[in-house]
Amino acid sequence: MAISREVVLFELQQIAVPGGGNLISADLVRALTVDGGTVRFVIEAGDPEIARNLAPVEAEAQRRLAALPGVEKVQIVTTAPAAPRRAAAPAGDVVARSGQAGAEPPPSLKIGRHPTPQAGPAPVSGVARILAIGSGKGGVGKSTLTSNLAVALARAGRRVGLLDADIYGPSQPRMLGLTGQKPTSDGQMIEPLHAHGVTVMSLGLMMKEGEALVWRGPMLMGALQQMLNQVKWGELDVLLVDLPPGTGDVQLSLCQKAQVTGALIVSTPQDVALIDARRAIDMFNKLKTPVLGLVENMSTYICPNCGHEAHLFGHGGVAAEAKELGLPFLGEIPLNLDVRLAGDSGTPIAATEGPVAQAFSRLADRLIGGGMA
Ligand SMILES: Nc1ncnc2c1ncn2[C@@H]1O[C@H](COP(=O)(O)OP(=O)(O)OP(=O)(O)O)[C@@H](O)[C@H]1O
Repeated sequence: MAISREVVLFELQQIAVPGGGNLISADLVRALTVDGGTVRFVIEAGDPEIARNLAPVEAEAQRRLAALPGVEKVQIVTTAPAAPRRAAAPAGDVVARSGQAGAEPPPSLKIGRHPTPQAGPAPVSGVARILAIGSGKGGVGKSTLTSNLAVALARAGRRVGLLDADIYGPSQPRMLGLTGQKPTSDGQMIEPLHAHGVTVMSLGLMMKEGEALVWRGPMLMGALQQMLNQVKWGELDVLLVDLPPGTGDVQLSLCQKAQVTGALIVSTPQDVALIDARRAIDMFNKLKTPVLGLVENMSTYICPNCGHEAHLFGHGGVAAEAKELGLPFLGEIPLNLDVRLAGDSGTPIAATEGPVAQAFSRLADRLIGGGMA
């Protein structure tokens, strides 16, 4: 028998917290979801020291909930802003074009807020599929792959959106030639940007510099929710979400708030990157988000001068790993200087002609053929 939310709340009310009261009366629990036998929530502390003091509370909640009949898994994250919480929530600027208010007050367009309560992962209006692009390790080319795949899918005739949720290093505006452009708003909804046939929104475009560093679980969750539901995505066949590297709050928030069709994992063939990729796969499994397949980036290197083929980071490691894990291997993208130069110039190489553009086009066809995009 599945556990009910009420039983979980009752149990959390039995857990005393330092300073008096219990987890619920002290208003420390955020984003509680009860999904079958899985209970997930965030304990939000006012600052890192309080968070440290809450460690025994988290452990007790874990123990008590795990002991309840019907509970199979308990996932608790304790978070705190890096600096003491400020009086006003951090907010990014949206350029309001008209800003007129109707009878209903407009939704807040300040990005970064506490999440709106939601029963479970929800679809995004008009969006047929959401694909999360993840990696265990930074710098393996996840953002490069996302922008190029988006362009390749658009060239193949799909209606594609790209949400840059890599808040710690948002690079999509640069890679897609949108640097300096600001999304606009009609006072109700945010108008996304467009580049190379792709509808684009970046959390980075909405934040003041350095803001991401003080955001933790609930604020990120709220911001991501806004990016999904307060942006005019229009009708899309697929929305690609460029995640930060690793296994953190953004991944957790996305999979809890949105009905994610599945995740693609990007890795280089190196052992060390693969170990991290395994962690990312494990996280998506825990979040019940299907891993649709693995992509090898920075695969073969062909010397532009002599044509010699070299394997700087090894070769075939990701295909072998996919086989071992029983996951599809979706394709490989060569290491090629032009990929970086194209990304730096704002025109992804997938928007051009040549062997690398063809590699992205093959990857796009594979996803479309498999019903993933
Ligand atoms: N196939 C490739 N060939 C050559 N350069 C590449 C390739 N893929 C990515 N790069 C370059 O590697 C660097 C890192 O790529 P990128 O920013 O896409 O990685 P990432 O995994 O998104 O990193 P992070 O998550 O840390 O931001 C960039 O300079 C990019 O241009």
